Amino acid sequence: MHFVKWQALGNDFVFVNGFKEKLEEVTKHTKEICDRHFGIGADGIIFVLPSDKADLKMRIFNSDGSEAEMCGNGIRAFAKWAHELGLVKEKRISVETGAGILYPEILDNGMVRVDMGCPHLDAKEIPAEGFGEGPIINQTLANEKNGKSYQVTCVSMGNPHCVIFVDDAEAVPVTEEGPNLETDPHFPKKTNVEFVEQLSPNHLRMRVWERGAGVTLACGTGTCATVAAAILNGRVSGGADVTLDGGQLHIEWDGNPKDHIFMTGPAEKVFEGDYLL
Ligand SMILES: N[C@H](CCC[C@H](N)C(=O)O)C(=O)O
Repeated sequence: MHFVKWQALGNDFVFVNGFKEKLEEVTKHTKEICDRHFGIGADGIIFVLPSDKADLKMRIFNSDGSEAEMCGNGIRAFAKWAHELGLVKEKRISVETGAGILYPEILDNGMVRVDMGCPHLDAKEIPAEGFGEGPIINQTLANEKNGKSYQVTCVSMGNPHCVIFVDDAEAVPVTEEGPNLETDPHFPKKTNVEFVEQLSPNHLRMRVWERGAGVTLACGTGTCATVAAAILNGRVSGGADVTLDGGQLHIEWDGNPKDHIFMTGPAEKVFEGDYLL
């Protein structure tokens, strides 16, 4: 299988051209392909595929083999690779994803600005149970596994996010708290988990435990969910810069759930090769 390795703020993916490789053949081996010792090593696999609704279709599989609805870091690399392959000519393209049709645009400075669509806030859309109807903003979640309670704000960007504001992000034991919350029964489809410290009025620090991938250096959808949660909690207005382990993303949102969130950040190709299936 020919592949190209891309990374976006250290969130790294094996990209596969779905016009040339059989998706089912590849996804059977997702875990071993993503293994950082026995395989190529990545947070997941992303396929470029034909679409009858948009220029192209993106499908993303986490390193544990589970398929996710969307990947914010991945769609930035997706746009650059699709352009490089000559599959698209325009700098702004439409991509069919599990979060709907989204629009990444390659900027002159090599960054990519993505129209990420609207955040989804209703409990049913996360999906999240046990919080009642409507949005989940700064509500208490009692985690049965560790007996701890958290103040959570939940946002879906097509995929579920549980955002928790903390006084000191560096002090959070993410590898302990993350998996407990990822698999908490309040989230029937599990959830990504973001721990967020506010550094200044429009600057946040976020660390993430990703559903199906564990600790990653950055999460694009999680960063959008983080800023949406900060705005919904009156901590931020208009958008913010977010510092992740792997670098910085810029997010814009006016706080109206009917309006789209925009994310701007980098994506770089690392190497390409052939993997023996
Ligand atoms: N682990 C995520 C998918 C990858 C999202 C993340 N890498 C991003 O950049 O948005 C999930 O299962 O919802």
